[in-house]
Amino acid sequence: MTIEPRGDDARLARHLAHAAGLALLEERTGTAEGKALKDAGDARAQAVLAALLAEHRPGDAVLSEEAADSAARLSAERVWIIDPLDGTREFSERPRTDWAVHVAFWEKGELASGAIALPARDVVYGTDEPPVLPPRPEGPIRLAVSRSRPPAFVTEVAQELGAELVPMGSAGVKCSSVWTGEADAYLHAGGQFEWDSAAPVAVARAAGLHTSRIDGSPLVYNRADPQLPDLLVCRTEFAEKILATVARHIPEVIAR
Ligand SMILES: Nc1ncnc2c1ncn2[C@@H]1O[C@H](COP(=O)(O)O)[C@@H](OP(=O)(O)O)[C@H]1O
Ligand SMILES: [Mg+2]
Repeated sequence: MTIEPRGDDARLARHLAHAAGLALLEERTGTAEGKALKDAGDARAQAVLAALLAEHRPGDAVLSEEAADSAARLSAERVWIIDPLDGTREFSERPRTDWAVHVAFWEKGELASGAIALPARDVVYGTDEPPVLPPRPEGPIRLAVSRSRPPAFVTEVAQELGAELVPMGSAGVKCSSVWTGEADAYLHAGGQFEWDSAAPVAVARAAGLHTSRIDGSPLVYNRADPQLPDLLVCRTEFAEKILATVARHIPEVIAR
């Protein structure tokens, strides 16, 4: 793929996510296990993304899970927000496929574009070609939730909604499950960072999904403190109902 040095940031996001994903697939064919494999994956994907950003967008700032933060991004107009390997735990559990590479591009206050690769599923989703939502089958709401640490409040909200929980790893994979139609919503609280949701939220918005904090307020990126502890991504027809149910639990979420 030829990438112009300036211009199409959305295409570049796709290219970067794809390239880091290929490197991760190769890394996973080695003999490393457990923490060694997680660390090798984090480092390898970070190196690929950092090198490509330095080559194609040398003037842009970067916020990455795997690199030191710099205050320079707070006054920058162009910032890449990247999670080189989201779902690190699942990446280390061969042959699981629920792990992702997140590449978001933020410009002048807003997420402008982004892409997420699911390398073990051989797919890249991006704002350049937004996913098309499939029709929804009849049945209860299906809530995507962390498989390893589902927040207690999500389980309680699911009971009130009469919803089914669909456990899986990676924030990006959970968001993608909403636009592929495997789930209707991804609800999370209790801790996360901007890189966990920036690229998936950019793609979710492009696909026409609802995206917000769990109190309904906007998700804001490139803040001084990169913690962004909760979010709701869902089909728009469920947003009001889910937010109203969540609202009854927000005092206990804040207390935890
Ligand atoms: N309570 C919490 N605090 C900080 N990060 C959290 C978190 N819960 C989930 N995350 C992060 O969100 C991503 C998805 O988690 P999960 O698969 O459990 O839903 C993971 O990113 P990484 O794999 O990049 O570390 C994980 O670290
Ligand atoms: Mg992450």
